[in-house]
Amino acid sequence: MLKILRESLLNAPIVHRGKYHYFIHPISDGVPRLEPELLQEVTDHILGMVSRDFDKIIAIEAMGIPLATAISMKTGVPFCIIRKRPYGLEGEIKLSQETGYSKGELYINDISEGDRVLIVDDVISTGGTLVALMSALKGVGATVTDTIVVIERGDGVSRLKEMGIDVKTLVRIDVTEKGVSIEDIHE
Ligand SMILES: O=P(O)(O)OC[C@H]1O[C@H](OP(=O)(O)OP(=O)(O)O)[C@H](O)[C@@H]1O
Ligand SMILES: Nc1nc2[nH]cnc2c(=O)[nH]1
Repeated sequence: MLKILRESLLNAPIVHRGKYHYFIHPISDGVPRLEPELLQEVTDHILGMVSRDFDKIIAIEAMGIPLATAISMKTGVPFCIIRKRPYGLEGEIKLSQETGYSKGELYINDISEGDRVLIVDDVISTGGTLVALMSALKGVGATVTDTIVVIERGDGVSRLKEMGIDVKTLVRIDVTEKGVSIEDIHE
């Protein structure tokens, strides 16, 4: 169904970051407010799409966090946040994140060999974030049971598919200066 997700995306405002048409949405920005019914709808749908054999949930700061929190509460599985600042803990892994409009560093803590992790995020655009994350997790020896992203735009999903990385998404959108259109939505 994803009725609320569909409606809210079609009404999402657009701002221009350079040439990049950036849509603003509660799931991807926490702006406008994120109504619990939307979070419920999206996380219930995610749980219907993934296998349950994960023992950690991984969220990328910032907007992966509400999704991971809701999934953690529903499943009782803990979640780790990949942060944008270092902690300097033993074993901390640093990786660089490049998206369609920003560059930065990401830091992984408390993921170790043998962990079975569910990766959840709000948006995939170029796929740059997930490409970096996947190689870092492989390096640690963690197993990714599913990678699920709510909103897909751009060629990131097909780029990762070519690399043998399967990313599941709930909705594929197109963004122009006129606004958001829905290309495909998971039923
Ligand atoms: O597919 P990509 O081109 O890598 O873009 C996707 C990334 O962009 C956003 O992160 P960002 O850090 O920009 O925003 P956030 O802190 O609001 O999550 C989003 O949360 C994804 O992590
Ligand atoms: N909210 C939001 N997050 C993004 N992450 C990558 N592209 C976008 C975008 O257009 N909007």
